[in-house]
Amino acid sequence: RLRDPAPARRGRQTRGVAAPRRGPPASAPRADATRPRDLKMRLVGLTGGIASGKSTVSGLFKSAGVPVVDADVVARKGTGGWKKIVKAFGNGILLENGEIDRAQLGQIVFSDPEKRKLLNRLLAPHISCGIFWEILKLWVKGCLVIVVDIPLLFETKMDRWTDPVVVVWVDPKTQIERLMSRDGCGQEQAQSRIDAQLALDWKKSEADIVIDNSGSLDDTKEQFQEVLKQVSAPLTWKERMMSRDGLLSIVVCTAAGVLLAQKNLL
Ligand SMILES: CC(C)(COP(=O)(O)OP(=O)(O)OC[C@H]1O[C@@H](n2cnc3c(N)ncnc32)[C@H](O)[C@@H]1O)[C@@H](O)C(=O)NCCC(=O)NCCS
Ligand SMILES: Nc1ncnc2c1ncn2[C@@H]1O[C@H](COP(=O)(O)OP(=O)(O)OP(=O)(O)O)[C@@H](O)[C@H]1O
Repeated sequence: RLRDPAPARRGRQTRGVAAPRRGPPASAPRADATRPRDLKMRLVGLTGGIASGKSTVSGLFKSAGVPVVDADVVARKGTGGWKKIVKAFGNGILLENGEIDRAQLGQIVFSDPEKRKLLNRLLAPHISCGIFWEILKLWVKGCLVIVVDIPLLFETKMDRWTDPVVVVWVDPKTQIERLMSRDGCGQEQAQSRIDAQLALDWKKSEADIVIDNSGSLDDTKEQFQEVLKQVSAPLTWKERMMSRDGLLSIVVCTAAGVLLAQKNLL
């Protein structure tokens, strides 16, 4: 494990439901959670362990009309992250179409901790920068609730920028079974991939909201409806201020205040 489990920092969550930190949740999921006229901005961190079901849950957010920013934007063909990978791992890491051969790169970095550290080092600035730009684009559009899907949210310490943090948890047995079945790998290989991350139980203890994806998809969808209510709940003033329209209001009010003050002084 990269880090020993620490005492719960957040520790307020229950299964599928966030702790009520900002008053009661909205009475029903709001399909208009991403419409600009609501004047708000909330960055929801979505994370979990390998094969715990993040993509499944991020798909549910997308279906509900909530924009999702994916950490994978950094390794697309031609980006700075892509160039660094090619420089460090050679042209042999590319597919015919010029994209990174992720299966091959995965094989390399998950079997060699030093190579994984190298990849992390190379990509860290691109990940935060890439995500920042994606968020900025959505912010300019006036999006209110944005989900950032970052597998290594805690490892990269980006959890400090997101609130709430949603952890998709799965029990260890189901996790390894799903991983082996999805990636067609053996138990040892699957376990080494799991061990390359912080323990999922620790992430769970740090979460604001936990989705237990150990059961059926229907069970997960049911929990998701609760989560959608939570993340669409009315925003705090701080969140409102951070929205595009909130900041615009501050700028306009400040400018008006300065003009009035100047007028009074003259
Ligand atoms: C290692 C790569 C090639 C594997 O690609 P692949 O398509 O097979 O898997 P995918 O990207 O869906 O990742 C699967 C899972 O592996 C885990 N994982 C990915 N990168 C890492 C890493 N550097 N260290 C530990 N675990 C990782 C995550 O849980 C992720 O959800 C790919 O994940 C990659 O380029 N990773 C580097 C970028 C990165 O660190 N991404 C996550 C950042 S937040
Ligand atoms: N509730 C569920 N029941 C059965 N299978 C599931 C369930 N949730 C996810 N799966 C399957 O488990 C596998 C892992 O799920 P998913 O790809 O969503 O996880 P992930 O956390 O995004 O994985 P990774 O971190 O490796 O990208 C997939 O094959 C998916 O179809």
